[in-house]
Amino acid sequence: MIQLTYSGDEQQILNERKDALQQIHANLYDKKGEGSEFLGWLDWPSQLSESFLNQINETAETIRKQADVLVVIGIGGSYLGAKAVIEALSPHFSNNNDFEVLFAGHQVSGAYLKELLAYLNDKEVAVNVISKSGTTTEPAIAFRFLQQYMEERYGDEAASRIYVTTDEKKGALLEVAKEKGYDRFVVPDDIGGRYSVFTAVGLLPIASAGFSIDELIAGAKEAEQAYKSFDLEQNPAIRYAAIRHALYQEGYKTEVQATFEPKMNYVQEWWKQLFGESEGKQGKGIFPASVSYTTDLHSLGQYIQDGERTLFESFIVFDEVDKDMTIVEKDNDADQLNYLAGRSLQEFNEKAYQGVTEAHLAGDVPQIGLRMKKLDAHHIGHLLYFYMLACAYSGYLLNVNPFDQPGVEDYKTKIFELLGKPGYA
Ligand SMILES: O=P(O)(O)OC[C@H]1O[C@](O)(CO)[C@@H](O)[C@@H]1O
Repeated sequence: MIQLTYSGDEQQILNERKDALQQIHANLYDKKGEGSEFLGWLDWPSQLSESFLNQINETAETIRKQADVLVVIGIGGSYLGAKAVIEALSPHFSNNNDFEVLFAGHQVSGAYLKELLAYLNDKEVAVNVISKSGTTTEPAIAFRFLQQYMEERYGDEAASRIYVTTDEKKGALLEVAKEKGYDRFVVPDDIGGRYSVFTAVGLLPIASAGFSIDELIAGAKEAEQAYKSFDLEQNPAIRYAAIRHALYQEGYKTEVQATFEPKMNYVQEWWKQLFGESEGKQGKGIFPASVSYTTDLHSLGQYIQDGERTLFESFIVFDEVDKDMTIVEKDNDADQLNYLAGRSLQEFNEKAYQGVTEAHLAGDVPQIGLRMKKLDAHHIGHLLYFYMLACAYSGYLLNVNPFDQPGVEDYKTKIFELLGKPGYA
């Protein structure tokens, strides 16, 4: 369960929005309202069958047997969920012989691809190419290179090392997969990219990395059940959405999500896409930004404390850490740290959290806290579902459709025109 704290008058915020929130709640669970054709994620964790999870786990096992490296090709929602969970659960420093999940197709850097292909040369490789539409340019370009690499290296065997996750019925990637006979996984029609982490999009790479998708889904399911009811005081997903909305209306237009745990940095990136693509439309929306503390206290900290007053902060903190260190006493206190002797680094970060929130609040940066027990697969599953649900409430409070992304097409059209793609004058 997530414990939410807020520095302002939460009761008033909830009272003022009670009717609107109740309507959103009814629309969501009756699957009505704008964008309701993309609500498949809402009860997805509890609908997931054991046989589907087994299928993913078995494929992941095959991949781990046939390869040392899985290259996951995708962009936006087709890579951020997997990247977020894998980074959150992986050790900071891997052993040379650990199975690796690497990513491609999330930009178009020649240096990145060239160095990736060179890196793969002395390793056994499998590829999972992920695109819901099956037509996104960046991953399609990366796959063209990776496919050629795999075919040159493995010949006919390449087909058994390439896994495709895409729409069931349409898209260029589907046609390629059918033609080559690649193993296929489906992105459900009613689940958009940024809400897809609990589908094969996220689960196959996460299971291949060696993490328990059963625990991840158990956490998501727990959140699905816990945050279903319209009990305003007890529902942190609704409360978080309501507080953000109130702050936005007061002129706080940027949310800075903060964490003291560097393993959470890609959860922050995932969160930015989720909220940015869901809310940023029709001239509206909170800009989602992120900081990693205490690192960024020494860079962006000055601005947050003292710059333009349009920011609010939301922290993700954990009660427990699985690895910690205690600062030792030294006879010679030359570095003047003996006052910290006997204290753990987790204790330091707890005090840092308290100190930073007090200082920033005094600098007129409203503070939201989201506290969880610990960082593991179960709690990450819970947290990601929490954010997806909160995002739906938040988008509807702004009167936008939280499930489309019409604005993303504009840059694509411009690029296609410049590159002379057929059909683009
Ligand atoms: O899975 P696809 O269709 O390749 O899309 C990737 C990403 O691109 C976007 O459509 C934006 O262009 C995101 O919404 C999506 O997550």
